[in-house]
Order: sequence, then structure tokens, then C-alpha cells
Amino acid sequence: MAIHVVLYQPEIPSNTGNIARTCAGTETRLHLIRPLGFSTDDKMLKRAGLDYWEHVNITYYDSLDEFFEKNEGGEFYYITKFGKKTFTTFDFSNRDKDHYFIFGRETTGLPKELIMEQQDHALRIPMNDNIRSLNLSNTAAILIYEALRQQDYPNLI
Ligand SMILES: C[S@@+](CC[C@H](N)C(=O)[O-])C[C@H]1O[C@@H](n2cnc3c(N)ncnc32)[C@H](O)[C@@H]1O
Repeated sequence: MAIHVVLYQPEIPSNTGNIARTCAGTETRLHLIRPLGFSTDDKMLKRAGLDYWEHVNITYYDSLDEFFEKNEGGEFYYITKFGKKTFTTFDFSNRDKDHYFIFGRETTGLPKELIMEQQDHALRIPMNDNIRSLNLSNTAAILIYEALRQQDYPNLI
């Protein structure tokens, strides 16, 4: 079982590249939901992911519906500043489960109706109101490492 990062319609190639690099270094699986705001040959994407792409387990989908159809089972978490609970209140410690962290697109986040339907699994990372939101790739790293910390860093040194 694994930790999974799901990017809903990511737009900025360097964010996806940074996230791919963190996934490569932590055995986290990456799921990308189209449309993407860049081509997978994009220079910024490659540069941010360096030469680590061969280590990334990556799957593409044409829609959120397709993602849910192909990934049944496991726990799904919706990462949004509109979440009522902070991310550290959740238990990600079970290594025998699949944990899916679903992130929104850089300009518009996750679909509002999805967040409303999934309030109990919507997680917020605390911040003040000097900024509108945190950077997408930073939020992915925060969630991946919180889950790994709770699992005592399996297979990592
Ligand atoms: C740049 S933000 C999107 C901002 C967008 N205007 C919105 O209202 O959600 C891109 C993604 O980063 C994540 N994110 C950014 N700040 C966050 C926070 N404080 N708590 C949880 N997720 C956050 C969310 O997944 C968000 O969809």
C-alpha cells in the first residue's frame, strides 16, 4: 500500500516537477488529472524534476471521475484552505492502506462542490491572511512528510 499525491488539473510545470521529485525520493505515487497546463515535454517540468522522472510512478487520467473509477478503496483526503480540520488531526499511520491526497489547481483550487460533499475529509494547512494560499508543491511536501512521519519513514534512510 502507498501514499498517493493526486494533482487536479495542475497548471504550473515547475510545481509538478518539484512534486515529482519529492515523489521519486519517497516512493509516493503521482496521479495527474487532465487537462494539464503544460506539455509533458515542457522544459520547466523536466528541469524541476531533474533526471528523477524514471523513479516516479505516474498515472494520467482524463477526469476526476476516471480517477475515482480506477482507484477504489483506500482513504481519500481533499487538501484545501477551506477544510474545517487541520491536516495533523488525521491519522495516516496505517501502512497497509492507500492514502490519497488530492490537491487543487494553482488558480482555482479544487471544485467547490467536491469540497462541500467531502467536508469530513477536507484538510487545511494553517496559515495567516497575508497570503491567499500556500504554494502547491510546498503543500504536497507537507502532506507527504506528515504521512511518512506517522508511518515512521518506511524504506527511507
Ligand atoms: C495555489 S492553491 C489554490 C488557491 C485557490 N485560489 C483556492 O481557492 O484553493 C493550490 C492548491 O494548494 C493547496 N493549498 C494551498 N494552500 C493551502 C492551505 N493553506 N491548506 C490546504 N491546502 C492548500 C490546495 O490543494 C490548493 O488547491
